[in-house]
Amino acid sequence: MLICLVGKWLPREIDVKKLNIVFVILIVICGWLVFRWWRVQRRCLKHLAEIPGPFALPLIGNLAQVNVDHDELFSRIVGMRLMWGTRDGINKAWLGQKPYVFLSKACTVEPIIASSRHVDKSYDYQFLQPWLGTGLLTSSGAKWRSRRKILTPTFHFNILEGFVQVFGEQTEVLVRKMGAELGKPSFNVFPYVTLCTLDIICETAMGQRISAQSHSDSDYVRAVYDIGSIIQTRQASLFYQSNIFFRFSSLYKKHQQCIRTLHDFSNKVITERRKEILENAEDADRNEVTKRLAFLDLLIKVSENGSVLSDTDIREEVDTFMFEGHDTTSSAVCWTLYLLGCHPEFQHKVFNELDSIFSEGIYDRRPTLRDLKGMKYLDKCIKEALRLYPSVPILGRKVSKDIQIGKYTVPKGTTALVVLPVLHRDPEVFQNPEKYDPERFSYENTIGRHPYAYIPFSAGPRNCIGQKFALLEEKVLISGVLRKYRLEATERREDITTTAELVIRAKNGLHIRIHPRFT
Ligand code: HEM
Repeated sequence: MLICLVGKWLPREIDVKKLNIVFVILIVICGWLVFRWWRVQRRCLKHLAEIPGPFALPLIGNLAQVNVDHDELFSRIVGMRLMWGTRDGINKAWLGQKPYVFLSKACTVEPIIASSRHVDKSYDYQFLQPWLGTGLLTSSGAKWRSRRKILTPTFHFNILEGFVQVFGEQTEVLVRKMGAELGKPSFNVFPYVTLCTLDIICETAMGQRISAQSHSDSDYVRAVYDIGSIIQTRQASLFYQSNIFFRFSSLYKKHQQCIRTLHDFSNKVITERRKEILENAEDADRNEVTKRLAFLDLLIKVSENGSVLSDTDIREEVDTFMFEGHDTTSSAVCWTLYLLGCHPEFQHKVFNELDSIFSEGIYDRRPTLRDLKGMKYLDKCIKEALRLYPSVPILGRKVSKDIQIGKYTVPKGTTALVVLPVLHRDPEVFQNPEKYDPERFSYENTIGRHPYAYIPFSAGPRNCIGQKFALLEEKVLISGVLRKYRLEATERREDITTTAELVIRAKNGLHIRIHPRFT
């Protein structure tokens, strides 16, 4: 009928019979495509149905169960394994039409994280893109591969050695600032440490001092804080995830303002630094000796005047370091300080280690790389804190091809989430998993442990490029605090509500009391 009607309006010379044949062929092709799509869907659904998980409603899936506050959502994700099967280390849930699998055992995590095929990040990372563009953390495919190759040498140990001085300088400020809390019953350690790690990352990434510890109300510092909070809100709220709704919300205006402040700052620093390098081209060698290099300088160097990396590419990477390199370290430092405050027996062991390292010289001097290498017990305390409270609690990957995980097939298109706090508490690997016990990381106790049972810095091709930097920084900060103060936790662990935002946090802060070690 429709064909006849259309035919009436067509020029005479077009043959309606031929048109009919074309329409029939089109309908057959469409039907075949739909059938194929349906067959794939049916196969995917069949595979997904075998994976244990909560009952999902048609269309909305488990949306009603996950549309809750960050801390509640985190508890539910962690609790899912207990509710829906601890044995296999794999569970499933549906966010609307999108299937998610949660992986929480070394043998289920390895096939995804070790693979060079499933390296693309999941959908949730897109909210970082307005700020970070497609820098190392958020990029995929060929772009990620080429960037990773370019950036790896900038984290060489010799370069990190130059940053130890910055860590030491900023730790002195931190220790001085914390002194204001002496004699007080308790304080939240998070804001102090976060401003310190922000100072450190700004100076090491961009070569810029922002003195966040002294001027926490600067536009840039505020923008870093605000954008983090907006991104978290978007990740957790279905309403804000939609670009259309987000654009019409009041949050959007603030979001755009933050992005402008952050990008203006990085652009200005890059332009000025490039100009400086050009102007000093003749005595560049002399400059390198006298001026400490930042990651930015190294990126400008490898950029080959824009042919390898444009200014926008450089900004993406510098912003990525700013984002990935301060909150993560701050969280790790705070949890270690807090846990040592809960366990005076381990804290005293760290005191003894520090006393033996610094007794030869002035106790207040800045640590050298050699001193840091000698802090073996502190190293175990940090690792154990990262086991219980991994700074990045969830890793997301797009499954780009059907993959066999244990006895289950996870179909292409699923989002795989590795839940680190659950992985790190597997009782088959870590007996009495809730207990804070640094000895789990003694040489003898790590022999034979599955390499994917403990991965706070992720593992495989997309592991953390900054992990050596982070561990050195943590040691400088924690040893700096513990050389001056004795810590006492003023809250029990059982009373702390943990929440997973961009990093793992205590919902109401981590409260400790400090006492002078020497009077
Ligand atoms: C205790 C501190 C840190 C922890 C626990 C940590 C953890 C992680 C984890 C788990 C990933 C993988 C993320 C994912 O798969 O989604 C990652 C990636 C990354 N981290 Fe870190 N990180 C820390 C500090 C740092 C620092 C200080 C820097 C930079 C100076 C940094 C830069 C990066 C970058 C650029 C990536 C992306 C790597 C890629 O995809 O190739 N991180 N980090």
